[in-house]
Amino acid sequence: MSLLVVDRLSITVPGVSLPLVDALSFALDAGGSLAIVGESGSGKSLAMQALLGLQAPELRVQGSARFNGRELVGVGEATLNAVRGAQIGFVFQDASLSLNPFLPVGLQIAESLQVHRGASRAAAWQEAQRLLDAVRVARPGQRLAQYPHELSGGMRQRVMFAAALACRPQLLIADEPTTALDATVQRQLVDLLRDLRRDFALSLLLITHDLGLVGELCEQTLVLYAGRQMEVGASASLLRAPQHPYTQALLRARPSLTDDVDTPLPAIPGALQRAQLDGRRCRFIGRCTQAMAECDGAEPAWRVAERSALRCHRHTSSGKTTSGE
Ligand SMILES: Nc1ncnc2c1ncn2[C@@H]1O[C@H](COP(=O)(O)OP(=O)(O)OP(=O)(O)O)[C@@H](O)[C@H]1O
Repeated sequence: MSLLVVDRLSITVPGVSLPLVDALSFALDAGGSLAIVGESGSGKSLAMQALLGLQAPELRVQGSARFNGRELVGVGEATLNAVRGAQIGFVFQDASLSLNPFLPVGLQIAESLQVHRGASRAAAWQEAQRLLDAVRVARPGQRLAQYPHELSGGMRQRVMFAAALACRPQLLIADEPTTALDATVQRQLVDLLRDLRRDFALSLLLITHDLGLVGELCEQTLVLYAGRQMEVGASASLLRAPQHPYTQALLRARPSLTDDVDTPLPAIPGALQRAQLDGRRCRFIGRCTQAMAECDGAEPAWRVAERSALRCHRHTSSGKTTSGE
């Protein structure tokens, strides 16, 4: 059964015709996991913020996102507050921006238990200690009273996980949860996240530009380019045999573990031209090594093909058009 159904979610700046996120659609089953990948600026974070009603106030959000059948788009703060933090937990890239520097971390974990579950201060404090233990923070009893600046970056991120999971949410949204950390700590957090999914029976929506994480943590992957979904499929298949030229380019641009530290990070050649987002051609046309004449005539329709669903003229004959875009 679908836990989250996102249908034509679009985010625009009033007065600007090109949406920042353009008709994003996907479904996530209870217990399932989906990674949203794409280059910087593709709209990954904006889309997740909009699901939680946390987008900047000047942005306009349209479409639908139903969580357990309950609409999240265009609803009031009371509805969002009942879901956010309680049924959907979230962790962002930089814990130092999310944690309050003036409050001990124990209070920050306990807070949502008091607000959402009506737990007493003492019970919430005890549960906070159990949660810190669950996210493998050593000496959790002592850590509770510490302030964020007294903890390492990796430890702060674990505190964020503990706070996000306090109310036993069904869904965790994690936006680049390991990006700001060094490789060893990243590895530990990826292992932790995998174990937390199992132990807390979590569905996971992971935003990342790190394709290495995708295969490890998510069964499904959605590829976003300039606000538009280009390909969706099983992660294993997408990583092994990507169909869309953009997914292929993303995979080629993956840094290798054997690269020397001085090797410049690989990138997809070319840059997005805003003029190519007019809906009359494929958005990836200016950077695609496989572009054909048709690609300049119309934006490809969303098609369900053999290995994945995608938006590419090269695959127009191999699948069937769907309205699921
Ligand atoms: N309030 C805003 N007003 C106008 N444009 C915005 C606003 N917020 C974000 N954008 C633009 O929307 C686009 C998508 O931003 P978003 O942060 O979702 O990208 P992203 O894919 O998460 O990239 P990154 O990995 O760098 O965070 C960017 O071009 C960004 O500049």
